[in-house]
Amino acid sequence: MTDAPSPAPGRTGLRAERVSRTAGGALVLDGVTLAPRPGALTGLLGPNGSGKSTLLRLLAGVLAPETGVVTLDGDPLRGLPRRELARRVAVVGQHADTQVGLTVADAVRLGRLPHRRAWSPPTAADEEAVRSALARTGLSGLAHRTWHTLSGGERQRVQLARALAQEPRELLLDEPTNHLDVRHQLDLLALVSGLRLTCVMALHDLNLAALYCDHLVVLREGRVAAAGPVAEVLTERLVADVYGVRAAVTHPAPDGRPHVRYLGAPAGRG
Ligand SMILES: Nc1ncnc2c1ncn2[C@@H]1O[C@H](COP(=O)(O)OP(=O)(O)OP(=O)(O)O)[C@@H](O)[C@H]1O
Repeated sequence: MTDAPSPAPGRTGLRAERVSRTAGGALVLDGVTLAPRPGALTGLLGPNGSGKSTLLRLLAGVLAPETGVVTLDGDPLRGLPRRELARRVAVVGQHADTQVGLTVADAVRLGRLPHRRAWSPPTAADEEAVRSALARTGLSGLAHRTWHTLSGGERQRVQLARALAQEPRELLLDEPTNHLDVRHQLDLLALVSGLRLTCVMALHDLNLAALYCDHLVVLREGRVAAAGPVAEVLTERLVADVYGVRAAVTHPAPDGRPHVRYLGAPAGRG
């Protein structure tokens, strides 16, 4: 939650510049620019359907923008070899992938694939990355369990462990606290915010975003409604305008970060 270091020259990281994308014949992202600060945690907020997942998929190179460009250190993603992209950018999705027959340790080992040479066995460095990822996500005790025996929250943590084992510089997370109990939500967000990676995380909980993110980008109907430091973005006006919800935003001690109390009654739009 401290200020991130300045990027090394030429290492601008991942950026989306004026990207647009249609889905099902409708424009779902409309000229969005997102330049996450290297080493910091950027929270991506916005109502259901505002385009958060679509933007994350563009940043991950899973979808291509129809106009605009996504770049990694200045190079357009579409020109980068998949393997190079996979070494740099890890994704924790909203829905855990099906990894039915695998143990937890094997599922986390998948994160090492972009680093391994074809047909060669895992190196000591690979195994250390897996061990460390399991430990940091509190999964060491479940390493030999099979995927299909895990709870939803445990699966979500395996997803994060796989992403950490990948040792990326950029980490994209789509509602990673889904399925997690409150303790595990806090643990996950503390872990992610302490990684010092460039993280972009879609999140619905405004108070958790306020506690853990360095910057916020708020989408509304496929456009950026607000972007900047948390305290500047998360205001009563913003909550009313973007979500149509009346709220009181205070800045309690000890850290003065915004706290949103929903007042329930829908606000009039406009
Ligand atoms: N394949 C598709 N076909 C039609 N519409 C789509 C498709 N994919 C996404 N959309 C639409 O694009 C819009 C943006 O979707 P997206 O999943 O990016 O939103 P989101 O902000 O992540 O939403 P949520 O908070 O509900 O997860 C939504 O209206 C969605 O219905």
